[in-house]
Amino acid sequence: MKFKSPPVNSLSLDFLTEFCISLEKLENDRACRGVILTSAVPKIFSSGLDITEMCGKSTEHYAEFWRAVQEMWLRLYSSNMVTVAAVNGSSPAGGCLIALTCDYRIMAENPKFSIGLNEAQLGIVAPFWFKDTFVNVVGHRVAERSLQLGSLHSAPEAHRIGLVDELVPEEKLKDRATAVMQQWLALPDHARQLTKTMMRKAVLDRLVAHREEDVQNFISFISKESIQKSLRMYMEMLKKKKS
Ligand SMILES: CCCC/C=C\CC(=O)SCCNC(=O)CCNC(=O)[C@H](O)C(C)(C)COP(=O)(O)OP(=O)(O)OC[C@H]1O[C@@H](n2cnc3c(N)ncnc32)[C@H](O)[C@@H]1OP(=O)(O)O
Repeated sequence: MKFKSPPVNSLSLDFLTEFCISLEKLENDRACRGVILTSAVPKIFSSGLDITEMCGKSTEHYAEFWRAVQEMWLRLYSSNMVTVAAVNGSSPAGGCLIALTCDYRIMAENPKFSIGLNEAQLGIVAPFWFKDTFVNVVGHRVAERSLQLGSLHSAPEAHRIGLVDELVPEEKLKDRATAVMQQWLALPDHARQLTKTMMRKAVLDRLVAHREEDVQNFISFISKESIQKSLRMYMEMLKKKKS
């Protein structure tokens, strides 16, 4: 599956809705046992949640948007398919979450590409299920330091801390992702799927049990004037950086 929403594959409500529909179709297709996620936009895997969806909108919009973010994560994290992220560009915040949610991550070894949960840099806080997913990949200590600092890690650093499983030259990313997929698909589906469920169930159950509370937390947090101001300033900073 190739993300193609220029300029930066930001995760808008439309993007998330289409992503979930595509995943559901693949999940229901018995002939499909695995999916490789990558980007058709040069140098960017995904720039994370679309900040404009979280700025100056109604409470109803925030609720709908956040449910779509939850739905994307629940579907991908619990997928019966083998999921491989072929990270061919930068991948901050929500983009990093997508990669973390897959079974295996391969990143192009370009030191200019960065990945991480940088929410703290925007003055916002990654919710518990982002944190849980991160901890499950890199361990508690690395996740705590990286989350508190809102670190964006260069590709080599992301590999060193275990955020990505391997680095390959960009031109070899597709072939390597295909080889990894073949390796994972060589196992009997039922054994792999049950093992995946066993490893991920507690974290998935936690969001399912607190889903509505999590939506309300998001709305009350994002609606604060101080948070809205931080997000507006961040967007301005992105625009200024260009000129
Ligand atoms: C309680 C809340 C919990 C929330 C949990 C998760 C939060 C998130 O995911 S928030 C999103 C965090 N994302 C980022 O911090 C990344 C921001 N973007 C960048 O750093 C750069 O844009 C990037 C490195 C991805 C690409 O750099 P460039 O190739 O140089 O592109 P530009 O910076 O010029 O961007 C082009 C264009 O896109 C707009 N943009 C970028 N990112 C986003 C985004 N996440 N949402 C909305 N819009 C985004 C950027 O402003 C530019 O717009 P124009 O100036 O109008 O062209």
